[in-house]
Amino acid sequence: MSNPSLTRIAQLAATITAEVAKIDGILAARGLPSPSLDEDAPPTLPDEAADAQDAVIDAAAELNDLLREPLSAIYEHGGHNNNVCLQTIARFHISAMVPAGGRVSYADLAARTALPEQVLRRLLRHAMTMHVFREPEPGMVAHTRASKALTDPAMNAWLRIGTEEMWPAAVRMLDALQKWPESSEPNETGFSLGHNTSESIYGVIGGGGPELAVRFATAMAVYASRPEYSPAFIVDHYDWAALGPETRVVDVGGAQGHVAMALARGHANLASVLVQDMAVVVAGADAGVPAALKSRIAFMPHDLLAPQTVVADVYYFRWILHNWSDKHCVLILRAQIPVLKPGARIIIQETCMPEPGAVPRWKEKALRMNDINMGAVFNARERTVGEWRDLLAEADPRFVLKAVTEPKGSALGILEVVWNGTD
Ligand SMILES: C[S@@+](CC[C@H](N)C(=O)[O-])C[C@H]1O[C@@H](n2cnc3c(N)ncnc32)[C@H](O)[C@@H]1O
Repeated sequence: MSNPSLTRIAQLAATITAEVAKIDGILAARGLPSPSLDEDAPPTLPDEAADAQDAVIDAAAELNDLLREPLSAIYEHGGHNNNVCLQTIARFHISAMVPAGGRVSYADLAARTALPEQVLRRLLRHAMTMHVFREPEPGMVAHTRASKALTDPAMNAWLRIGTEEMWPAAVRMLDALQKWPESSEPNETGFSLGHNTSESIYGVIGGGGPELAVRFATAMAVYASRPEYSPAFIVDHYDWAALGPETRVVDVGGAQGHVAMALARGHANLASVLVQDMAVVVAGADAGVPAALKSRIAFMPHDLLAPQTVVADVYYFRWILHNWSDKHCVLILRAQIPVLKPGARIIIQETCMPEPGAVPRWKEKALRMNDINMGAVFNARERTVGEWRDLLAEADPRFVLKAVTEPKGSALGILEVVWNGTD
């Protein structure tokens, strides 16, 4: 409870002091280190600290805005050149060039990237203002926690998709909206203009060869590795056991099976989890399935807009429909109908957009960033529970939204839809 006799900035400072003390207490009780930017620091706080973390981040962000001139705050929030540095780091995989626990000179990095040393130095020094790399002595580059994370090729692929594929789409989103007002098409987007193509992003990935497809699938797996997108939420917060023995699941748009594997590992009653995705994505995905799961995980090239051909008990759509406009979501849902048995489940795991101010502001901002990203790249959007309900009703009134679960800590809600049709 904030003290009304204090000024707003003093209230915020008091919140920060009190909530930081809670975080320190939780960490001390568990024998965990205090957060640090050091390259070997653990990246996340325990779940128990989540409420205090929310309070501190929101208070610190408001304090930052209050203590800045409005134009300087807007300029920083715009941050349009932050991505140049991040793109450079990702394209050349500069993190992998910096030794763990060591340092490397700007001159060395310039030689290995073939970029002019003075330009590279400026780009990396700008990244350092975001705590990506540090300069422990003049002319030398060393890791921070963030740059070290990017040494993982998967993390670098994630940053590369963000800066090479998504960023140009954002830059041209408004132009696309003016060129194609009201369009529902995935190839009339900021992405199409930004990449000078008449294809959708998936058309580009499908035709772009295995390197781009794998990079995209890898980036998706990295998203899933962030705590709030953990596959554990669908493993633990949906009652799979209630579906009975020998349950067959189709993971529609399941990429290279990272969630399917977690499901099969977590629930022995799932007799099979069939991963459907674009041919270029599922090609060779078998190789990533551990021997113990091989008999229960399979992959199949399938266009999710084409009629479903596999009879199953559950059709699981994780993070698929937010990539499509309402028009296409309706087509995708209707494409499942030919094989649906009465009582079959459609499980949709997607963001349920909050009303403004309903969740901590930094989390709301992350969700709204995703929403705009969906608009720029796909002409799609994130939806509230009411919008999900309307979408299902538009696709077919026999899709009955039975339950919505929003596990604490998860960025994605779980919508259980039951097919109320007859044989
Ligand atoms: C945002 S990713 C989600 C992947 C995975 N379900 C997850 O939660 O991490 C969307 C997936 O849809 C797949 N996809 C896009 N268009 C498709 C199509 N026409 N047919 C089949 N899969 C498609 C992509 O290849 C990608 O794997």
